[in-house]
Amino acid sequence: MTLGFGARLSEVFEASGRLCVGIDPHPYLLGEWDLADDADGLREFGLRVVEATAGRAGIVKPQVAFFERHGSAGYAALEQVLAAARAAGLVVIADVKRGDVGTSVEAYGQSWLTPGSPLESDAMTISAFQGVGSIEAPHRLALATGKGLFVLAATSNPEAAALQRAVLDTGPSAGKTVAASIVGDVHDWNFEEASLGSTGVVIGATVSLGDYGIEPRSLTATPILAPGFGHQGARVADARMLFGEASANVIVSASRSILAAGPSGIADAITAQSTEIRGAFA
Ligand SMILES: O=C(O)c1cc(=O)[nH]c(=O)n1[C@@H]1O[C@H](COP(=O)(O)O)[C@@H](O)[C@H]1O
Repeated sequence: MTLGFGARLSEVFEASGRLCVGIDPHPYLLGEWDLADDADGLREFGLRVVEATAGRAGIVKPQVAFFERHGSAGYAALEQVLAAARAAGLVVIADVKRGDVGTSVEAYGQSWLTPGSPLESDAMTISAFQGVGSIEAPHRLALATGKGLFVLAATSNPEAAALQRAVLDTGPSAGKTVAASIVGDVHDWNFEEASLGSTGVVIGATVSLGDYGIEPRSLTATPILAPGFGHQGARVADARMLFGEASANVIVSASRSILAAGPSGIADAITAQSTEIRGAFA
């Protein structure tokens, strides 16, 4: 039987910790790394981050937008980075933030989650702002293939608050915020799995759960991808307080604050960040 994504994630937490190293090849970082802002530069950058992460952390999250800037050559580079990361045994979360309805979103799911597909990853970020029911097809595919989804719920960017804290006035989640209703629907999916669920949510470490009406106990079966640490201001030391009884499920995601260490310093930066996280979650 295929191991569910949540069960695999629990094993990775145990063996390698909860740090997720973001692979975000910003043009300015490529310059600092002495690499060109072209497909070859991105490939080299991604492969070096994978090499530095293997053995020091368990999860990477390539930001697909930077690869997409270079069209098909960028995608070819991304395919190599994804394959190298998976071959190194890392959990790969493709940060694609896709979302649509029906057969369109089903095709997005197939692109990133089908075993053997060129862009195969272990999980993808996805938007359910067209309704959580709209992502049912990728959800079914993920469960069947041992893959995962991370559904945007309370994102780290400040301009999202007005929309994601808005209160629903219709449907079974009436009275809840948009973010809390997504968290609740995902919880219902995960509750049916024996282990940690395979559908995660994205909750920025820059937000306060209470402001979004999200109860930590509604997250106890759900992996939480938490970006916002480092460059966006959230502190690892505060993470346990932020997520309360759901802390055990938190993936601490950081990109620029680690990548800024450059090619010669990144391995030490990953080790230092992992050590800080282990201390903060002990
Ligand atoms: O889904 C994400 O990873 C994500 C969600 C969110 O709410 N906020 C957020 O910053 N992200 C991503 O996380 C990464 C954050 O990068 P740093 O701020 O450099 O650590 C970027 O790739 C963002 O696109």
